[in-house]
Amino acid sequence: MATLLSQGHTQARASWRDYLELTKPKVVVLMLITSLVGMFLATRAGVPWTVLLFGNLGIGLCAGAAAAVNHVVDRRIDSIMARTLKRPVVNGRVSPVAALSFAFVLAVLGQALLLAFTNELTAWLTLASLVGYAVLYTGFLKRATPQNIVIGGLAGAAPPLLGWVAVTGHMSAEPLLLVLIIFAWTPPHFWALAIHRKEEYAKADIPMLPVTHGEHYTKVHILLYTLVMFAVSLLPYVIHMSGVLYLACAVALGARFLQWAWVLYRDSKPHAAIKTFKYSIAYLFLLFIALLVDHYLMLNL
Ligand code: HEM
Ligand SMILES: CC(C)=CCC/C(C)=C/CC/C(C)=C/COP(=O)(O)OP(=O)(O)O
Repeated sequence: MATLLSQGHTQARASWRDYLELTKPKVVVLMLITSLVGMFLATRAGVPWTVLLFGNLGIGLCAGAAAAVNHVVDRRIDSIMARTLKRPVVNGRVSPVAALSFAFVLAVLGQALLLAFTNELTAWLTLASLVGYAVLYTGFLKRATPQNIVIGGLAGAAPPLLGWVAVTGHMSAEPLLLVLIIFAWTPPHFWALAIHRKEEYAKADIPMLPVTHGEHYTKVHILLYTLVMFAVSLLPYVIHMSGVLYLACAVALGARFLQWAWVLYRDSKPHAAIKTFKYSIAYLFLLFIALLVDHYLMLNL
């Protein structure tokens, strides 16, 4: 039934909420916070308001476009998993053609804004992230290998670099460090959820790590990636990009993440997997806020 509906049998008229859902708005908002911080950290002077507004809008529209393509390409898988069963393309409220047209409009608008208000490098890097997530991860990696999210994670980790380059016009070590933090954060973020939803991924025949290698193996890797993430998160202080306030926050937030990864590994609390996943989101948000606050404190010292 779900497949029938997704092939164009519209169940009810789509509302703007269905189109908003296609863009994975909560994920994109957190990405925009990281790109915003990338922008602010790129300069000691103020960020031009045009770059702040239209740069982030451009990045957000392109990320939303990639998410909408994901909804179309994954509609069969999404119809099998309880978590994604009610998505607008699965339940037929938005047809695949309408969703793809929507994605196309968002991507063109986003690229136009980036070209008009930032620079060519930002537009190219954002396009590469869009293709990386919508085509490489969604079209191939997700179904091909349990390392899917490690490789595909690069696209989602890009926003701080996009923000930085939007301001400066060139790449440098500092934003790549921010990308590296998110890159190392992605496996614990996602595999914790994948443990919680293991049966659903198995039912949909998606080779996520807990399905192919078991829960224990996944928990060991969550712990290892969290350790790497913890170490990488200290580097902004080590290279004098951030100060003591950031260091204190990175240590405290990272220690808590390690604690969750340990609890998950030892299975010592109920619902540890979903709680670790939820904490991962709070962690990334707070870490980037710490980077920002620290940046302005250092400037005013
Ligand atoms: C390849 C990389 C990534 C994968 C595979 C992934 C996977 C997921 C999945 C499957 C969910 C859905 C959870 C649910 O609906 O219950 C989710 C939620 C979320 N992800 Fe990620 N994620 C990735 C990267 C990122 C990045 C880079 C960010 C932000 C910088 C992010 C932020 C979020 C947020 C905020 C949520 C919660 C959304 C909500 O509550 O609706 N994710 N992630
Ligand atoms: C231009 C730019 C910055 C692009 C980034 C695009 C983007 C929105 C990446 C999101 C990462 C994410 C939520 C992956 C989960 O996909 P999934 O298919 O495994 O999860 P699902 O089952 O919830 O659909």
